[in-house]
Amino acid sequence: MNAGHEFSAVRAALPQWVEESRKLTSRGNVASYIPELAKSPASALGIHLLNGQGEHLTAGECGLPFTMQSISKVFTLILALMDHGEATVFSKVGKEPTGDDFNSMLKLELVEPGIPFNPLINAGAIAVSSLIKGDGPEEKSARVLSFFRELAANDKLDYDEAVYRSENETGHMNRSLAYFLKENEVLDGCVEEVLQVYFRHCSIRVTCGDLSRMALVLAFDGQDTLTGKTLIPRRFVQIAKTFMTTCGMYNASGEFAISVGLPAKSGVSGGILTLVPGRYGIGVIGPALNRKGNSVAGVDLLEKLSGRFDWSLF
Ligand SMILES: NC(=O)CC[C@H](N)C(=O)O
Repeated sequence: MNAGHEFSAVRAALPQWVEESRKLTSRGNVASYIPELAKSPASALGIHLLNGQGEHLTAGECGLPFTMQSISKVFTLILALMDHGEATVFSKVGKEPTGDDFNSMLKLELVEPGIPFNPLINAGAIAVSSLIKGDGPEEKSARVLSFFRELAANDKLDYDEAVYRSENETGHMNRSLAYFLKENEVLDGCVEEVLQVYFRHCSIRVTCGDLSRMALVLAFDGQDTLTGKTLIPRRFVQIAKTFMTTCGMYNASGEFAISVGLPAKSGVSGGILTLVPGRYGIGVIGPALNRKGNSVAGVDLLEKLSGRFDWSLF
């Protein structure tokens, strides 16, 4: 199918598929371990798909704002790589999937040296947050926010203060991971300051449109095709997409690779950022999560799209 035909076919199919997938939201639950996230609308489902010419398709509640949560980890990894290069980053964090829950401590104690398995689990992303350059947590967070604004081409991106506070007050598991990393000399500096940077980037508020624009940069190897600017070196996009494929959907990444076959990253807010290389950036929101912590309806919708239009990379 040529690109124009496919775009029209996606346009024609999307509204009905969103309504079909939405039915699955009753089988999931919104995250409540960050109390503020429990207020998310459980039956929402929205999608925004953007191509390299800037044409977009939307369906469902695509304008719903939500926090990036774990999706942000892809881009803080990229910023840390741009700040320090591969050798330094991969001295603090590994390259392998865990098969465990995203906030698990288990493997930190089982391996030598006790560095986190990969940058997309919480322990790994906290280690990455400690690598962001800047004079103190405010400056580091400001650098992250301005990088995200540039990628999303949206100067208005900002924090959801209520979600930030909610996670900061209740993030005991992340605190224990961070202190463990400090003990293992993976984290430099003050643990509370590193956590501030981590909780801040998780709380950046976006819509599906913002995610699709950020994903489009990855789909085109670091180029913003709409401005002609190179925003990320190709090598770092390659690293990010590899982690998204092997670890991006937590311990359901293998299943997702089989059923959808695209690099993707999900967050506990119910967002999913994914891309079809050289073609589309895609943002999805569906706050009701399955048992592995991924948007139950969002995954179903992506399965429909990838299956019908043969998007799997494999
Ligand atoms: N899976 C997620 O989206 C986790 C991010 C969340 N901020 C946490 O640390 O628990």
